[in-house]
Parts: sequence; C-alpha cells; structure tokens
Amino acid sequence: MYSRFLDPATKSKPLVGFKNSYALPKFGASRMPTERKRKVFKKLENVDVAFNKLLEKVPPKSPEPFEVDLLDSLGLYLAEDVVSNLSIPPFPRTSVDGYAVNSVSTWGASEDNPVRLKVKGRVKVGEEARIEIAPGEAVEVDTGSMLPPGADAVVPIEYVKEEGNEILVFRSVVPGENVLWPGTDVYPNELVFTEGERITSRVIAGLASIGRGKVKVRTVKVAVISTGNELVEPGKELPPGKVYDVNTYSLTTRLKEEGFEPIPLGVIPDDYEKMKRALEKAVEIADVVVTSGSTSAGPEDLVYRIVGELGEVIVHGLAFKPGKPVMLGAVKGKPVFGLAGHPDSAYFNLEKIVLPYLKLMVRAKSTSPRKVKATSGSTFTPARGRRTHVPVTLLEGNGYWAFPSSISDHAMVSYSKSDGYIVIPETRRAPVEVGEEVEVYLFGDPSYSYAFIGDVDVFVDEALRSFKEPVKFLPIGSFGGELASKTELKAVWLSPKASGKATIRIEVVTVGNEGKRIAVPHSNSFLYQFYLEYLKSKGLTPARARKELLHVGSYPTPQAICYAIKEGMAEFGFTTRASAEAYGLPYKRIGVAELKLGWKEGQDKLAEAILRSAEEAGYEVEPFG
Ligand SMILES: Nc1nc2c(c(=O)[nH]1)N[C@H]1C(S)=C(S)[C@@H](COP(=O)(O)OP(=O)(O)OC[C@H]3O[C@@H](n4cnc5c(N)ncnc54)[C@H](O)[C@@H]3O)O[C@H]1N2
Ligand code: MOO
Repeated sequence: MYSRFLDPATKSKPLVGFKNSYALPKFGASRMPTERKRKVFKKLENVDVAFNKLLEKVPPKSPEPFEVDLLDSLGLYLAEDVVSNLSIPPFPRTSVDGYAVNSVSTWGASEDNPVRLKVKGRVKVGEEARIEIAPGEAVEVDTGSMLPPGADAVVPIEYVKEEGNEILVFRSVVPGENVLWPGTDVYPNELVFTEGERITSRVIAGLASIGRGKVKVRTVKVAVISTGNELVEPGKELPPGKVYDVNTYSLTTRLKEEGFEPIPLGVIPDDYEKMKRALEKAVEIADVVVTSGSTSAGPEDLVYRIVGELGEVIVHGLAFKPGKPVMLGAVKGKPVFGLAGHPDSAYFNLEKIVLPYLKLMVRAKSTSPRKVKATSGSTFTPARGRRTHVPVTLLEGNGYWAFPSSISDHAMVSYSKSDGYIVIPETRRAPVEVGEEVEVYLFGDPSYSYAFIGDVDVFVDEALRSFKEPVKFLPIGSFGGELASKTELKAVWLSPKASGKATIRIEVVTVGNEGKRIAVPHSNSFLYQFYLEYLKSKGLTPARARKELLHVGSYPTPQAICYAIKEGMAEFGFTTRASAEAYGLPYKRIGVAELKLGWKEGQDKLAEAILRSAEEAGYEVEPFG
C-alpha cells in the first residue's frame, strides 16, 4: 500500500544488502578524516524493497499545515477536509432574464392563446426578493436573481410581451423551469474536498464557490544541493572541463511543479568539510534533503560517506536506470536522498523515488500517471536486472509509435524534448523489439503538427530554422526514416533505406588529414557505410581498424563530425559537402549518398522547405524544382 506511487513493475525479490566495499590503498585521503574507500556496486537493491526499507526507517512525517489565502494555495496540498457550511446555490436562483411566475398560471399558454399576468414588480440580481406572488401574477427578474416567494419557474423574456403593468405569456413553463435550486450543487455540511487533494484552479473554483477565503494546506520544504567542482552556473562562461549545473534547476522546478517548496542551496564543491556543513544546514532548514552527484564509486564521491557519519545510509545502489548509485539515508530523522549526478539519472531518481515519498508526506491522493499505449519503433535494451527508464518521442501512425529521444546516452537536451518514457521491468532480459506494444508515461501532450525523422545534414537544420512552425525533431538516423516510410508515420522522413517521393543526392566528403585519430559516424547514420568502404579500400576490417586507428567518438550527424575536426578532437572524418562548407573545412569528395525524402500527406509544407534547402545547399534533387 505504501508503494502505491511506485511502478508495480515487479514483485519484490528478497535482496541482499549492499555490504561489500573495499579499500583501495592510498587514494589521496588528504581532506578526509576517515579512510577513503571505493564503493563497488555488487548487489543492487530492488526499487520497491528499498522504498519500503526507507518507509520503515523514516516513516513519512506530515509537515505542519498552514493557512494561506485562497489565491496562494494553487498547487499545494489540502491539509483539511473541506465541508461546506452553506448550500449552493444559497437560494433559488433564476437562470434566465424574464418573469418569475407560479407555473400553474402559464398552463395552456401558446402563440395563439397567450396568458395575461399582472406584473408586481422587479427583483434585481443581488437583491433579496421581498415581493410575494400568487397565481395570475409575475415579477420581472434578471439572470441570477433570487426567485420571489410564491414563484416556481421563470418564463424567458423571449416568450413575453410587455403591456403596461401586465405581460402576455406565449408559452407555458413547468415547475422548476429556469431555476437553480438551493443544495443542488452542494448541500450544507457536504464534504466537498478531502485532505491530500492537490489544489488546482478547479479546486480553487470549488473553494471560492463555498466561500472559503483561506484554506489549510501542506507542502514539503526540500533542500536541493548540487555537488561537483565541475559545475558552472548557467549564464556564466564555461571554462574547459566544466559543465553547466543542470540539476539545481531541473530538480527545484520539478519539485515546484508538484507543489513542493524547494530550497536551492547551490553547488557544493567536492570537499568533505564543505559538503558536511551544507548537509547539516540542509537537514536543519528543510524537511527533506535532496543532493545530486557524488554518490557513485569514486573516491571523490562523498555524499554517502557523510550521510553515514551524520546519520544512516539505508540503501545505496538500486536496480534502477538511469541513476543506479542513488542513496537513501536519514539524518536526524529526516530523509536524505543522494541522487545520481547525471541530469537524466537525477531526474528519474526524483520522479520515481523522491516524489512518491513526498506525496506520502502530504497525504496526497494516489493518482494514476497519464499513460498511452504505443508501438515500439526501435529496439530498447534494458540494463540487466535494473528497472530501466527510457525517454521516448512519439510519432503518430496507426496509434502512437515510440522512438528513443536520442541515440546517445545521458543526452539531457534531447530528453528535454521527449514526450514521455517507457519503463522496462527489472525482470526482463530480452530487449523490447520493434513492433512490440509499450506503455508510455507522458510528460505532456504528445500531439504535433509537423515531425521530422531520420538522417540529417546542415540543410535540414536550415530548413527547420526557416520553417515557421514547431517541428518534432527525431535525428536518430537511417533506421528511423526507414521505419517511418514503411509504417507511413505522420512525419517527413529522410533515409537511404526509405521509400520516398524525392531523392536527394548528398555529396559525401572527407575532412581533415588522414591520420590515426578518426571521427567515426554512428552506425545509425547514412555516413557509416562510407566509413566501412573507406576501411575496405585500406584493406582494413572494422576490428583491425579499431586496433590501428584511434576512434574518437561515434557521431550521429555530419555536423558533429565537422565540429570534432574543427576543434582538433579528431584528425580525420566523414561528413557531407554542405556540412564541411558550413564549418569552413576543406574537403575531399569521396562519393554520393542517395537519400529518399518521403512524407505523409499534410506534411508537404515541411517537405518542401527541406527540399528547397537541399537545393540551396547545391545538392541534386529529384524530382523537385
Ligand atoms: N566505476 C564506476 N563508475 C561509475 C559507476 C559505477 O558503478 N562504477 N556508476 C555510474 C553511474 S551508473 C552513474 S549514474 C554515475 C553517477 O555518479 P555520481 O552520482 O557519483 O555523480 P557524479 O560523478 O558526481 O556525476 C556524474 C555526471 O553527472 C554530472 N553532473 C553531476 N551533477 C550535475 C549537475 N548538477 N548538473 C549537471 N551535470 C551534473 C557530472 O559532471 C558527471 O558527468 O556514475 C557512473 N560512474
Ligand atoms: O545509473 Mo547510471 O544513471 O546508469 O548511468
């Protein structure tokens, strides 16, 4: 029952704790009071078992409720059962402009045979109705006026002709017609909302309707710490070897999205004393502490050591991907979550472990995540024995098709554009195959107007830049384009293996000078074939090439290869003429790749933009132009 927010992906198996760590001799222990040990993840704890251990050791404690103005309650969690002390509507309310009557007096009225009634006065909206009526009488009312005593219905103004202080009624009304009766929305003492309800704008509408100006709420204060000497605040210049701090931003905003109160404590360097002080402060000021990074196997990974010193490490290392080295601990009775450092790992650790815990703290109602069924558009390989989460992008075909949002690992920018993710249970060994049904947990609305899938080159970038509408972009190589063409997905596709309506002849070139360090195209790219042919011309097999040449990178796009050469990361690479020119690199032409551009009807505008851009790049295009 406690794990109701977790994926019921498996039955829990008994687990061996994570006991084995061994000391490596002399690992620069300068700043650490205790001996530095290198942790080895031999046994990974099952996610559900670990979560239950955490609940047992640190039962979720509900923070003190506090009262806020209704307008400030959006997104928080109700900390009280809300009972209405009034009836809504509070009095019989008219729902049209017209004349309040005793319905009996209108019976038999028709276009040819109107009924004549005496007008006794008017009740304006917002006034108390004091005029009483009897059969044969009427009172003029506005929409929302209080129904006068003695009336039981309202004749709309359209069916009435005013004659001095009398009216002619051309239609009969039945008792109750055009009246909203008290208690029909809510009756006094009715339980309207219950504790744990997430306050949305609709809940606020309900609360305002029953006159609640203030409301008791809960949230959880969550201290957020990023760790690492390599982290630089976005907006500042990025020195070599450094990366921007993503987790402070993604974790605090995700917590806010779920109605919690993040307290970002910034980036703490990999320094034992500083980290310890930061953790102590965090535990003092927050209900829950979330750190990211510094949880893994390296001697610089300090979080679990410090948590162990200040309190207790409950679990370290989960059968979970991405984010295996996550640590669940407690200091002074407060839970401390040491999330893995990679931004995607930290994100999924938060989503699947921290948020479910926080929801128990605010007694949130269990809600089922938004999911859709999709057909797998790719092979998805699970991490052995680990519950694996893979960000996916959905294209429409016959239902949805799920593609990996990136063909690279830890590709947070690509993931940030994904529609959702799939979860492969830890019990599954075999990959998810193309065509298999998968369930996709949605991040948002996956619908779209235009999409592109397949191989890319700079002319595709140019086309997307000039195209004025948003395009769902899946540069995942030839395979994606081929599948899209076979299954007629709602997209434009580009691939040598696809069927299409136009052929683009892309000139393939080499850049740089033949040397040992070679920038290799990703095997999903149309350029890969040219790399293989090059090896063949040198009398090399791929296996021998790997021995003799230094393969620097496996690049999904011609642009990335140019970048590698330009920056001196590689000496030699395979790319396209247009990309080489865009990067100002001298090139040598080695062949032509014939790529097919195809599209589903309705995608013509995007396809035309891409074809035009290919022509502008100087490629031969058939049958276009
Ligand atoms: N020898 C081993 N190495 C690693 C193992 C292992 O089992 N044995 N596990 C790998 C796995 S799996 C993961 S996940 C990572 C997690 O490592 P840490 O949690 O200790 O995180 P860091 O090493 O500090 O960082 C990892 C990576 O993420 C970047 N990072 C960290 N914080 C941020 C941030 N706030 N914003 C952006 N990027 C961040 C950091 O620069 C690193 O590149 O360990 C593997 N290694
Ligand atoms: O668990 Mo780590 O996130 O696989 O890379």
